[in-house]
Amino acid sequence: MPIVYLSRREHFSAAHRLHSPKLSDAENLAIYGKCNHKHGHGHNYKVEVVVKGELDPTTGMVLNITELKECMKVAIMDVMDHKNLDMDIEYFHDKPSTAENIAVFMWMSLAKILPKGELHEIVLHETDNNVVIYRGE
Ligand SMILES: Nc1nc2c(c(=O)[nH]1)N=C([C@H](O)[C@H](O)COP(=O)(O)OP(=O)(O)OP(=O)(O)O)CN2
Ligand SMILES: [Zn+2]
Repeated sequence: MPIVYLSRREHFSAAHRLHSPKLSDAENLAIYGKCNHKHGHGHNYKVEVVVKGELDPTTGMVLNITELKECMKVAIMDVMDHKNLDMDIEYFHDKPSTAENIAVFMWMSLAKILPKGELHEIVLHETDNNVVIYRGE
């Protein structure tokens, strides 16, 4: 059967502050600069999830996009949209909410609930200019 890549995009808004508990306040400021400001800041994130799988000859689908949408709702939207990533998500209590760490968190959350196909790639746009790609490696 042909192997096809299926992708869906979602947008969400969230607040965060870049801060590592492993570093001193001075080191945090030196590394993260304005992104370490105590009041934090927000982003309108865009996330693209790519699933790889065999094309089912009967359904003509790798995975029903409706199911992918529901998985992204449960693993990403319900957890992150209009949230403070550092305070509201336990995963970020001990690590900085960089786009890299957010993409890894999304991967772990999605991989647990995807019904079909295999997670291939997560592309997270933190801003129009700042983009992270994670392939589970
Ligand atoms: N490796 C990383 N570096 C930085 C991250 C990150 O997640 N990973 N994040 C930030 C800040 O949170 C934020 O994204 C920086 O925003 P800013 O510099 O304002 O980004 P813009 O694209 O809006 O800025 P332009 O100057 O207009 O490109 C910092 N570093
Ligand atoms: Zn930021």
